[in-house]
Amino acid sequence: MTIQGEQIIGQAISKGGQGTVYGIAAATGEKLEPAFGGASKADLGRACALADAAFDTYRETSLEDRARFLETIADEILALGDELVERCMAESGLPRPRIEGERGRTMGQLRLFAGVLRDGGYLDARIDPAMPDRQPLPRPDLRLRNVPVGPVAVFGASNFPLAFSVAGGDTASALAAGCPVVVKAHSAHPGTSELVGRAVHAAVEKCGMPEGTFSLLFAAERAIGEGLVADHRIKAVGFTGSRTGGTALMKIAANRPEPIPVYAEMSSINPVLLFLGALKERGAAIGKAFVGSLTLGAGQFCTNPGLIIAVEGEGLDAFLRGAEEALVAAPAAVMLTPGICSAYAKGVAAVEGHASVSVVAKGQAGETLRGQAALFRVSASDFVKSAELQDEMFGSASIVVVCRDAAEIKSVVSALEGQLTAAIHITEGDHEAARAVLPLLERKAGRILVNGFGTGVEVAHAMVHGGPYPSTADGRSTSVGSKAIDRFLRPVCYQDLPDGLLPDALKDANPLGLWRRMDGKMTAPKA
Ligand SMILES: NC(=O)C1=CN([C@@H]2O[C@H](COP(=O)(O)OP(=O)(O)OC[C@H]3O[C@@H](n4cnc5c(N)ncnc54)[C@H](O)[C@@H]3O)[C@@H](O)[C@H]2O)C=CC1
Ligand SMILES: O=C(O)CCC(=O)C(=O)O
Repeated sequence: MTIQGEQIIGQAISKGGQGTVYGIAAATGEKLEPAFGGASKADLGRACALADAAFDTYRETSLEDRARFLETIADEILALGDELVERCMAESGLPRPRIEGERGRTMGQLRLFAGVLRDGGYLDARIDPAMPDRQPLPRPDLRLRNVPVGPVAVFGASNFPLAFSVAGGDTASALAAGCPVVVKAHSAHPGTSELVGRAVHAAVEKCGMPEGTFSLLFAAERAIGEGLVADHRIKAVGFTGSRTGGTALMKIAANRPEPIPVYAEMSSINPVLLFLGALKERGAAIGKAFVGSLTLGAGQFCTNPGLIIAVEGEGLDAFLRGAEEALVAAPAAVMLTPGICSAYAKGVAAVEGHASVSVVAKGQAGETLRGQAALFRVSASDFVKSAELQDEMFGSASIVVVCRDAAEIKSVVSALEGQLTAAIHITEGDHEAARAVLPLLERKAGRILVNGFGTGVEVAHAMVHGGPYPSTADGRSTSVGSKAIDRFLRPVCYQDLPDGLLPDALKDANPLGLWRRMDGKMTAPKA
């Protein structure tokens, strides 16, 4: 398959005529051919109209047909072969094993949602049978199932060109829910986006899904992304990116005549608390492992450990020595885009220039377009006075907050904004101290982990990749794992509908063979 620079609007694949977008080789800054045509407002309107027109047909496709559709997308992505891997490496600067791994994860996510559909539990079918003789009033027959919200807009992420982009977790969960998807490609990887978009398009055709189930737009101007969120036919938004971008889209969505939810994953610095027993037992080893997580993917993970919190003493000194030793050997790493690289350098310079901050160590300096790792330290009392030190430095940089005692640890955690993850490093002897901060961590983060770091999110049923603002726009949700489908569903209650008018999920005969909550009790389908 050759990259043509073309957008996909329903069945039509053609070049947009509103400006151009070029892919950029992350390592060199060179333009990559071809030019991608930007969408016009008319293109945007057509994609949204087709998505709206497709909605009622697409959402009524059977669970099995939608599951096969998702699996076909995964097969079509794999069939793109090395062309996808090479283009993605060039555009992102990420190495082959990472891109191949991310491709596997993307296919795995699509297959996970195929399983979710076959299971049917996401429909949350509930039946409270009528009680005509109840006193003082009879109860009507009440039945509930989840239905999809409508067409969904997805903004591809720069830092996960496959797993959080065109056919990434947002798209997979929305399509699984029964929502048509309009993707706004990230200009950091247009070639990758087109290839994956063509794979989804091929799957739409092979599986006989309605035109408008999927569209992919490139945008040479902000107005297209803004217009997508503002379009009345769009009913929810999935986004991964900056806090500025995410909150701008949240405002647009909230100011619509019909406001809609924006599921934006934005900034997080992922605090790591080091307890005394763990520091004493293995301070240097934790320091080394921390640098491994910090520098993974040039630090361009929203789960990157950007804040270490610990009580001063020999254990913390050992941690700092271990981290310093590993960090000074860390090579400068190619970053995703020139813009992200310069934003990182600016963020690091601001922290380095902060009056209360000192440098612990820096990684190796590199050529242009490469990020240099860095570790800073600050006292707890200065940290809580300096909200700006909580700004995400999107790259391999972190700050150690040095506390005098456990009470200061609590005051630092209390001062934190919402986070995707919080990690604690402990031994058995630290359990009591850890128990004392766990309720506070639950208030701050969507995932709490022990003796590890948050990078490398498992795609699973019990995963939460979300958290209170500003880590996400809505801390009641996750963008990774099977629960991500909930973002694109809403419950409908059917009162006193005759069996013939009920959806299959709620018919007396249970033709879908679902587990259902009958009068409050989970009930197995009859064999
Ligand atoms: N925490 C995280 O997960 C991530 C954070 N970032 C942060 O964001 C910075 C920029 O990276 P990007 O990926 O380009 O994020 P971004 O937020 O600038 O852009 C993400 C997407 O949203 C669109 N967008 C942004 N603002 C918009 C607006 N006002 N109206 C319409 N569309 C808009 C962009 O065109 C792009 O498609 C990074 O330097 C980093 O600081 C980036 C990626 C992930
Ligand atoms: O660590 C991961 O696997 C996911 C991280 C993520 O969602 C992000 O960096 O945007």
